[in-house]
Formats: sequence, structure tokens, C-alpha cells
Amino acid sequence: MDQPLIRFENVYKSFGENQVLRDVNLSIYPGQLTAIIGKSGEGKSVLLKHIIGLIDSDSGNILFQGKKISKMKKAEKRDLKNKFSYMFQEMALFDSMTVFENIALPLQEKNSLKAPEIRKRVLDKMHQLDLDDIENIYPSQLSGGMKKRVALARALVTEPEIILFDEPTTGLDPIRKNAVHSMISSYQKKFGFTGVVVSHEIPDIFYISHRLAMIDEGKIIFEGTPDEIQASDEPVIQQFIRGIETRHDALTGMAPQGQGARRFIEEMARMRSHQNVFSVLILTVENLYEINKMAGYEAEQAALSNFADKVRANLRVTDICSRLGLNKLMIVLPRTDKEGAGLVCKGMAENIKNLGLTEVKTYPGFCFSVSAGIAEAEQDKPIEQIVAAAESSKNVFYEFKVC
Ligand SMILES: Nc1ncnc2c1ncn2[C@@H]1O[C@H](COP(=O)(O)OP(=O)(O)OP(=O)(O)O)[C@@H](O)[C@H]1O
Repeated sequence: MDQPLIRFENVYKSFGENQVLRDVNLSIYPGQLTAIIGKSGEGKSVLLKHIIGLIDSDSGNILFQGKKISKMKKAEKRDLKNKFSYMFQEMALFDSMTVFENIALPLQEKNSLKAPEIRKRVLDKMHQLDLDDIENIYPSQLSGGMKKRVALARALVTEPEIILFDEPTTGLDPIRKNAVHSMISSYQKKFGFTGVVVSHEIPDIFYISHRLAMIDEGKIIFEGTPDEIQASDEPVIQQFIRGIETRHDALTGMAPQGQGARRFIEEMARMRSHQNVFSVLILTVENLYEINKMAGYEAEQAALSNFADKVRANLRVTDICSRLGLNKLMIVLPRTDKEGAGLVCKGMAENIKNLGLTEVKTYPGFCFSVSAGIAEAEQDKPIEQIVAAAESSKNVFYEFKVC
């Protein structure tokens, strides 16, 4: 793995008697989205504010590319500050300013750019984020999801290396929440910035993060990938995740990823004790991005939600549906071999095709493509290997085309 871009070493912070950070050690890697999770009041925002010097530690070090920030000269600190942008709740859009003026603000504050150059950069960014033609509108005239997009445009306009997000989806409904996550993830891929996201959205945040850090009682008690945290058998971690995650993924109505994995393990146990066969079906919506291009992030998420409803309605009661990622669903088919799974999948494809996906149909000439891969479980083979086998299986590939 690369050298960390930002590293916390033995960082302590108290406010009076209230010891918030106790020996925090944490690495943030370049070009990745790292989520900071943990119970309320554990110090997630305080941690984030240390990164940009809004709060100073009592002891310990914060390093940027291996260099202690506290030892940097004034000019170096200024350069460093210019590499950052934020999307913080308390830095919401200014209602008295137009969308254009809001997005232009960081350029006016940070750079000595002339007005035509600022105009060009703001309009370019608005275009890249599908915000054309709203430059003279005021934030109060925008929907919640649109405001978040404008806030993201403001964070991106300086082309920052690092963006810090403090609970970017608070107060949004499931479709808008997932739309904001999808937007952060796709722009992170497009622009390659390093993102740090403080979030309460579990499991949704797992679908977009490369790494996660969990803070508990002032310490980082976990650092690793979303799969690793969900597989962790540390009681504190499991209690936290199971306590916060909903029974059903709010967008798809399916079980969240962690629950899907636990049901897989139960099926594996049945295979061991009763020699029951079972199969795994992975459905991937291949062209979410195109839906987004045509109709925006919210339409993309609405289409996914609608598709998941149709899948659920077309499965047997014993089948276990869960969400596997931003655009993936996993279905465990108990007592079903690969051939049987192929038939289930084919039947579902036919039914869904006939039902149609109403949200997507309104865009003429558009095809909603979903690929399906099937793998039969093998005793004691871990879930990752079976999912990978299903995803790469070429002999069972279907496309649900709703044109
Ligand atoms: N500037 C400050 N002065 C005094 N206490 C503070 C300050 N900022 C944060 N705190 C305290 O630090 C603790 C951690 O706060 P923080 O906002 O980081 O929690 P959090 O994990 O982000 O919580 P939440 O998930 O509810 O947003 C809280 O007890 C809070 O009251």
C-alpha cells in the first residue's frame, strides 16, 4: 500500500475535563475514500477538524506526506490548506447568494484569479456536475439533493487534493442519500481526490468507501476495508454495526450487505450438516452511470430501487436477497443447484422484462442492462470466492433489457 497521505500519531485532545481523543493513530491513503464511523459524540468531527487545523491537538502528531504539520513553516501550512476543501454542515450554502456566487466563493477567497477566469472555472465545474442553467438561482429554490450537488461543486471548484465531508447526507431521504453517495463516489473516481467522510450511514457508506476507521472511546479501534469490518467478530464493532444498520436497506428493501453475508454463512453451515446445495446469484446493474447521465443521480437511484422491488417480487420466499454494493444485489438461493439457479434467473428476467421499469421507460431508446452471474456454493469456500466466481461466470449471463 502507498505511504499514507495523512497520518495521526498518538494524538490526544481534551476540552476541559472531557477527554475526546486518546492516543489516536490513523492513516489516510491517497486517492481513496476513507469513512470515519462511530457512536455519536465519540469525536469524529473533532478528528476531522484536526486534519485542517481547525482544532489543535494537545499532544501527538499529524503528518502530511510524512512531514509533521506542526513543524511546517507558515508558507507550507498555507500551501497545505489550499490542497483541502470541505463539505461541512455548518458551512451550508449562503441563501443570500446565487448558486454561481456560492460556488465562486472559494476561488475568490483562495486565489488571485481575475473575474473571467473565475467565471470559466465555475461554469466548467457546474457543467461537469450537471448543474447547467441554474447559476442565477438562489439555494432556497433548490431541492435538498440539488443543494448537496451545489455544495459539492463549491468543494470541487478549487480542484482540491483532499475533500473532507462531515455527514454529507444528514436529513435526506433514502433515494437522495444514495444519490449523494453515488455522486461522491463517481466524482472521486473522476477527479481522483482523497476523501474523508464522517458518516452515520451504515451500511450505505460501506458501498462507497475504500477504507473505514471506527472510533470508540477516543481511540481508533478498527482500520480496514468494508468487507473486513463486516466480517470482524470484535464484539464492540459487531454491536455497533448491528445496532445501527437497519433490518432492510432503505433503498432496495433488501437485507444490508452484512446480514446477507451472515445468511450465507448459515446456508454454508446447513451444507456442512445436511449436504444441502445452494447457489449464489449476483445481479449487477451495468449502466447506472448512463441513467445518471440521462436523468441525474436521483433517477439513477430510483431506477435501482424500482429494479430491486421487481427482483424481490419475482423470487421464491426462501431466497435471501441482500445489497452487495452500489449497483449490485446478491441473492442466496437455498436448496438450488446451478442449473436450478439458472432457471430461477431466467424466469425472473422474463417477468421483469414484461413488467418494465417505469422510471427508465420514459427515456426513449434507453436500455436498462443487468448482468447476472451464478455460482454453486462449495463446502467451506468463503463468500468472497463464491461471489467472485458468480461475477466472472460467463456461461450464465443474462441481460434484462427494458427498452
Ligand atoms: N469546540 C469544542 N469545545 C468543547 N467541546 C467540544 C468542541 N467540539 C467538540 N466538543 C466535544 O467533543 C465531543 C466529540 O464531539 P464530535 O462533534 O467530534 O462528536 P461526533 O462523533 O462527531 O458526534 P456526532 O456523530 O453526534 O456528530 C463531544 O463531547 C463534544 O461536546
